[in-house]
Parts: sequence; structure tokens; C-alpha cells
Amino acid sequence: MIATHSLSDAFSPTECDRIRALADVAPAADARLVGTRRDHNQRRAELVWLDSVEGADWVMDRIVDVVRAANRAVFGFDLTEFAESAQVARYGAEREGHFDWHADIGDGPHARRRKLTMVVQLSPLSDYAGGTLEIMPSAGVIKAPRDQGTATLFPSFLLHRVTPVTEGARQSLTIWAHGPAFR
Ligand SMILES: O=C(O)CCC(=O)C(=O)O
Ligand SMILES: [Fe+2]
Repeated sequence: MIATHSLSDAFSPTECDRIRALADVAPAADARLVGTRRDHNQRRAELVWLDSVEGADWVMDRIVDVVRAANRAVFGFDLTEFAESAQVARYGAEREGHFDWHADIGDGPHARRRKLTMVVQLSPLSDYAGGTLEIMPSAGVIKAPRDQGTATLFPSFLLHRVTPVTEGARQSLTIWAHGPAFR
């Protein structure tokens, strides 16, 4: 079974910096989990929804291309739409930014239909320590490559986490692709 798929140059470092600059000037919200509950032990991060940011259409265009190609080549899921905005998250060492083990399939009308998750590493390696994205397809854990611009895709039902950032700050871009239930 194919668990995760990483792509080293989904975005160039310059493009990552442009996305970070867009997110940096947008008002950030505190991270909400699937639904509306806020639980800072589960997740500590600041979020910017890309659909509320002007000048970010090219980011969504690229996301669609990358997810489509990876799905065609690797996953073969029946995906019909991107029903939710892409999200830029910032995990800062000042409050040990992290996201504990979770799956992305939730209770909401959209979260329930998430099938494929893609996370792009927006920060250069030198910006932070900790903040590793780990995915658990079975007994072992897969560590997502950290290089700036690398995308990691995985089925949204897999458990994954971001370990606490201990120095600096890590930013990531997350998008979900949706479709009818697995069968
Ligand atoms: O920031 C990451 O690497 C993961 C984000 C995530 O798991 C989520 O938003 O559901
Ligand atoms: Fe997640």
C-alpha cells in the first residue's frame, strides 16, 4: 500500500518566500481544530486562510496541478474538488508550536469529505529546529522531508503530527482534496 508521497520541488524557495510574505501581512487566527473547539494542548499554531489573501491565486493554481499529478501517478483516489481554503500555519518556538497526533477527517460537512492531504514545507531549514511532520501509516513513523518547497501527500485518514518547534518558527501550507467516500 502506498502511504505517503513526497515531491521535492513543488514550489521553489523563492515561491515559498512569496507565500510566506503574503501570509505575514494577513491577519492570523489561532488554530482551530476540525470543528470549532480550541484546544491548545492539541495544536498551537497561527493560521492564515489563503482564500482571504489577495494575490494568492497562483498558489492555488499550483496546488491544483501538483495534487492532480500526484493523485494520478500515485494515489488514484476519486477526487472531485478542493472544498476548503488552503491554510498557511506558523508554529513558533515561543509557545512550542505543534500539532499532536490526529487524522484530518472530521465531523464538518467538508472535513468529513477530506481524502488527500498535502503539506508543503514553506520555511528554510535554517529557520527552525523541531517541527517535524510525522505520518504513521502503520506501526512505523515516516518523517516528511523538511526541505523548503517539498510537498508531502498522504491519505487524510492517516494519523500524523507536527513535533514541537524548539527554535525559531516553521511555516507550512496545507490543502485537502475532497471526494466521495472511500469504497
Ligand atoms: O503543518 C503541518 O505539517 C501539518 C498540518 C496539519 O496536519 C493540518 O493542518 O491538519
Ligand atoms: Fe493534519
